[in-house]
Amino acid sequence: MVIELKNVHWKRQNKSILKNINWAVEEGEHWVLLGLNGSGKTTLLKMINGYIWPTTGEIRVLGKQFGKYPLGELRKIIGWVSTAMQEKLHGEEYTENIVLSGKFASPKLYHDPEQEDIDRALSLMEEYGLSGFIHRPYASLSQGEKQKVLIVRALMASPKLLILDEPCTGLDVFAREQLLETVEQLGKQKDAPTLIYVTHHIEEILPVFSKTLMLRQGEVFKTGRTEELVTESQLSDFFEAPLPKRAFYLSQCNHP
Ligand SMILES: Nc1ncnc2c1ncn2[C@@H]1O[C@H](COP(=O)(O)OP(=O)(O)OP(=O)(O)O)[C@@H](O)[C@H]1O
Repeated sequence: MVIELKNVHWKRQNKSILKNINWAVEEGEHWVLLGLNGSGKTTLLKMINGYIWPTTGEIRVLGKQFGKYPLGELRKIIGWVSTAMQEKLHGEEYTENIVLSGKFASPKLYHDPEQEDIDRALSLMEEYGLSGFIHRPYASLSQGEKQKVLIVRALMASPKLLILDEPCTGLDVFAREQLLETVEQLGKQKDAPTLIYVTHHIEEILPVFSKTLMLRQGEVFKTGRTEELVTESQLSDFFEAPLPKRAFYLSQCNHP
């Protein structure tokens, strides 16, 4: 089991932010975490990464029960890619150094890397079409290119679980398609980490995400197979509004 949450609640200021969350992610699955703004997605991710603890309930990630295993060790095998991370990195660093820094979970390279790490970074950059950015300062890349670098950077640590937290935010339609292609390429690989793709855009749900968790107002609305949940009627129930035809059409392009 990669993620196991049992009856998880999280309360702040007398308000229940997460309510009775039950979620099981098995090895070999890739999931979408779908929810509107304020539904509790970030709170759930923070919990999975051990930055906050359930008020009640149990949580195990990668087989480790929280409270019985050093969180620092656990975080080393969990990748978390978000646009917020871009601000923490040193933009003047060369792109290949940003990728290399992923091995050490640091915002820049603080010491000389081993040759095998350099080789791995360059080979990952080549595999994901980033070789053209070698010796380019990270800050000079476009938003979409930066996001792609962040995904490859996360792979440097060989994570077992990789969270892609709204990675297409701020991307134009072409950059978004390119980034989604990268995600699809990664998800299809045999030794890929378990992917959790967080979004509120249904048209970003790629075929590689066979499972979906729908989170609404801090509660699990439904979990299950994506093809059964990403339907017009389920989505309208979930959003409590008829789905705009265009959004549904686009989502069906991925799940014909
Ligand atoms: N520390 C806190 N104290 C009080 N309320 C909080 C706290 N953290 C989050 N919340 C509230 O919990 C709700 C869920 O927030 P969260 O950031 O998890 O939502 P989200 O689904 O990630 O939203 P978005 O898509 O907009 O990022 C929000 O109403 C938020 O204001």
